[in-house]
Amino acid sequence: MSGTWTLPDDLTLPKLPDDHPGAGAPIPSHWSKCFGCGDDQPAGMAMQFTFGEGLEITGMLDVANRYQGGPGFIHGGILSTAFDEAQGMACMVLRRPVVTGHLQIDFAKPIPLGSVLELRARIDGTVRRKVYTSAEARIVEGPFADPDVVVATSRGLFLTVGAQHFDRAKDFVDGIPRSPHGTSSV
Ligand SMILES: CCCCC/C=C\C/C=C\C/C=C\C/C=C\CCCC(=O)SCCNC(=O)CCNC(=O)[C@H](O)C(C)(C)COP(=O)(O)OP(=O)(O)OC[C@H]1O[C@@H](n2cnc3c(N)ncnc32)[C@H](O)[C@@H]1OP(=O)(O)O
Repeated sequence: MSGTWTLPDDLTLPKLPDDHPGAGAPIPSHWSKCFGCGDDQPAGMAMQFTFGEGLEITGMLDVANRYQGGPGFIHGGILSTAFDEAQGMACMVLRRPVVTGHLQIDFAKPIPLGSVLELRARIDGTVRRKVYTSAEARIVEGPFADPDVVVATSRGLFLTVGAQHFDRAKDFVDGIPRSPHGTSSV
């Protein structure tokens, strides 16, 4: 990582829940309409997640043609979304909703379309409502596949929130059909 990121001294590590299903168990989508992981989101990324050892989780992303930025390569915003989703999913063990407060990505290597990306993400520790997370991505299938090469890294601060955080937008989950830009219901 080349970015600046300092973990606080008073971090505590959360305890795994007693009923944690163990490494390899699938992690359900946190919301069916989520762009990152929802199965009721046709335009979404359909990322799949499994629990790992301890506080780590693994996410998989197929780099589809529609995720293109520069010719033949993934768009940086899509990769950022994948990290956001993976690091958010790593917070699942807290059993409380979280939202992203801050996310920073290092794009270390170009990632071609057709890659299968593996993202490993974890909680590094918590301070009050703040959840410090990190993740790395590797290409595990596709033209540039090499499981020993980290192609991008991410650090992120998530905040636990109450259900009321989402209540304000609950009427908009299917968009606003009369959006002046005609896009919000898609
Ligand atoms: C997508 C929704 C997920 C819904 C899930 C529901 C249940 C599922 C359960 C678990 C989740 C599982 C998976 C999630 C998967 C994917 C996640 C995608 C997540 C997203 O994609 S989500 C969209 C983008 N996200 C937002 O839309 C947030 C907009 N934003 C706000 O809503 C507020 O901004 C908020 C709530 C972040 C904070 O507001 P607030 O009023 O609650 O807290 P406050 O400001 O008092 O800060 C308290 C302490 O955090 C420090 N702090 C705050 N922000 C900081 C920053 N940026 N940098 C450094 N420190 C920061 C302060 O310095 C203070 O620190 P200290 O305690 O030391 O004083």
